[in-house]
Amino acid sequence: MMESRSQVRVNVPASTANMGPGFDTIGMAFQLYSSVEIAVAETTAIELIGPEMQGLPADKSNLLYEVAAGLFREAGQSAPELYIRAASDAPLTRGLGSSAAAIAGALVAANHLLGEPYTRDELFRMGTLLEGHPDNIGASLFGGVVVATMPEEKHQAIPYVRLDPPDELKTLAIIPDFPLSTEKARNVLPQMYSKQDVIYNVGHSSLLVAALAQGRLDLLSQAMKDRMHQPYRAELVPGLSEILEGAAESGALGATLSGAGPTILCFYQTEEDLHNLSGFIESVMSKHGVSYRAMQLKPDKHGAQVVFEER
Ligand SMILES: Nc1ncnc2c1ncn2[C@@H]1O[C@H](COP(=O)(O)OP(=O)(O)OP(=O)(O)O)[C@@H](O)[C@H]1O
Ligand SMILES: N[C@@H](CCO)C(=O)O
Repeated sequence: MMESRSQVRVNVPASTANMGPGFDTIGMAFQLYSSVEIAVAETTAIELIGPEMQGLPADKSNLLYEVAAGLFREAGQSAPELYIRAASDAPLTRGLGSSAAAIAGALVAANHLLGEPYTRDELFRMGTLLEGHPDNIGASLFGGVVVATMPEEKHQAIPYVRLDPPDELKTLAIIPDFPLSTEKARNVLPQMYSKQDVIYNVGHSSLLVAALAQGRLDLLSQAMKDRMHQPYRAELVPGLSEILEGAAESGALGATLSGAGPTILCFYQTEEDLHNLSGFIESVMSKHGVSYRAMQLKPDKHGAQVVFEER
């Protein structure tokens, strides 16, 4: 059995990325969690709990092991044998940042076992290099809304600003019953964009950040419009175009594809809006024959948290 030199458990929030125009730049964390428990052991063993984790490898090719062992090596130690136990309330490959949550959780847990040699900002840089973009990783590590971009050089810190999301912002997540890998959803994007589309997205993304910072929920519907990825990803997500076009009329403050999809988010304020939106979503999705589940989500403001440790 495992040698219990030390162990730690970390809870990590799921997240959305882009929020429309802020492609690879804006992330927001939700009160929907995955957990990872890691202990140094004599032999590596990986326990994956619950239906969301089915099909993931339970050996050293598991993302959690690779990331945690990588941090040990980065800290100058040999790759350890690890006992890992992982569970997730958030679905995988649905656009709710599961890979970023896994990376963030493994980094925070391994860093804790190592005696905290790295700051959260340093873990953010490492996680971003692993994930390729900082949006979901930032939200999972810090909670709230994180606006970030890639640094010029790999060794540089990730430039970011964290905002508290407006308290009144509620989210209806429509999670289709099919997976869509980020890789597939990135492959449909064009290599080049027109000047008009670039100006359009810079304007909307800037407006969105300012609106979130000042709690201007009245601006979200306009500010969340995008020409960079959603129009191209619509072919992969039945119903997306209609929901983006019609959600505001049914009470949404704004609507967006979550990350690389296929989850679609509608932001709202009142129970009446939720009721109207739910009916609208059901009519669109049933027209397309897409089965889905709907979840009401609240923003997480804390990010990845160590919830248990034993030394
Ligand atoms: N807890 C976990 N343990 C190991 N691997 C995981 C875990 N969570 C996610 N992954 C890996 O990440 C993959 C999903 O990543 P992907 O980027 O395609 O989707 P996502 O992160 O859920 O969505 P998005 O990036 O669009 O928000 C899974 O197929 C799996 O390989
Ligand atoms: N910003 C990323 C999020 C998915 O990891 C994308 O939309 O492709």
